[in-house]
Amino acid sequence: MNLTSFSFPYLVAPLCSTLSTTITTTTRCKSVNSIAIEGRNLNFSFTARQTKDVPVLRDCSIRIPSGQFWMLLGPNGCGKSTLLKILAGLLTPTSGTVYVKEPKSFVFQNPDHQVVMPTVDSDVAFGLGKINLADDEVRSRVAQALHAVGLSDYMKRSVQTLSGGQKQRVAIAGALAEACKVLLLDELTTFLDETDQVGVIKAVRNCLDTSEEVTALWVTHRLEELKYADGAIYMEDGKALKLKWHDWKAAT
Ligand SMILES: Nc1ncnc2c1ncn2[C@@H]1O[C@H](COP(=O)(O)OP(=O)(O)OP(=O)(O)O)[C@@H](O)[C@H]1O
Repeated sequence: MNLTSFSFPYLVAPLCSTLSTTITTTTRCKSVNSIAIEGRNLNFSFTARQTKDVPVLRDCSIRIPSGQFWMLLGPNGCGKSTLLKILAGLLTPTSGTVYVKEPKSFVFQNPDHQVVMPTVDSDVAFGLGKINLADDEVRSRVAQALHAVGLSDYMKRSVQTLSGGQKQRVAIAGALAEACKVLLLDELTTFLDETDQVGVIKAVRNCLDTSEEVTALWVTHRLEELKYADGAIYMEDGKALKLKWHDWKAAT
């Protein structure tokens, strides 16, 4: 199976209908009016000096509607992180085309790699330094972004005192403050305890529920996280597969 000709409601609809009993948000399954992320026929190999090239993506195609929260799942080593890095522009595909709405932001797995400034508000404001904004506008953006990720009360906290999940949420707030349209999130819950895992994924869900503008793609191994998503892509051996919801259990 390949996704080059798939229509996205095919994947969205089964998830929304099947999971409707566990969905608590009110704005799920927003109308689909544009595409935020698209990769077409992507191929990618890591080149190794002494050994043969390692092919990772093989004619991989995905398409994600604007304003939705999608998950990318699949076995270890199938190419999820590589695909995410290509979408982020951190790696260049050997062939194929990529479209991702701008601005976009990549959030890394390790929470300690996310934060660079001493306090929460200064870290969220950090990326705004490159834009010429009035102080009031900076304060307002930082406050709104921290509100979206549920950290309004942490504005003056030292980042050293935050949990891993709180650091991830600060990183997401930084992206939101920069009016980021696409969040590319690479296994954010891997190093987190259960409370932090739920805190981060709910923060992302809340960001999308409160803004029509933001689209998120979340790489994960955790099937239980699917209940927060509007749609999902399953990868295997460098390809994105087209699955109906009832095929998921067999595949994952
Ligand atoms: N820098 C690299 N050099 C060579 N091979 C690499 C490199 N990075 C990743 N790979 C290989 O590419 C393949 C895909 O890796 P990738 O990290 O994209 O998979 P993944 O699906 O995200 O895996 P996981 O779920 O374990 O994080 C793996 O076989 C991996 O060993």
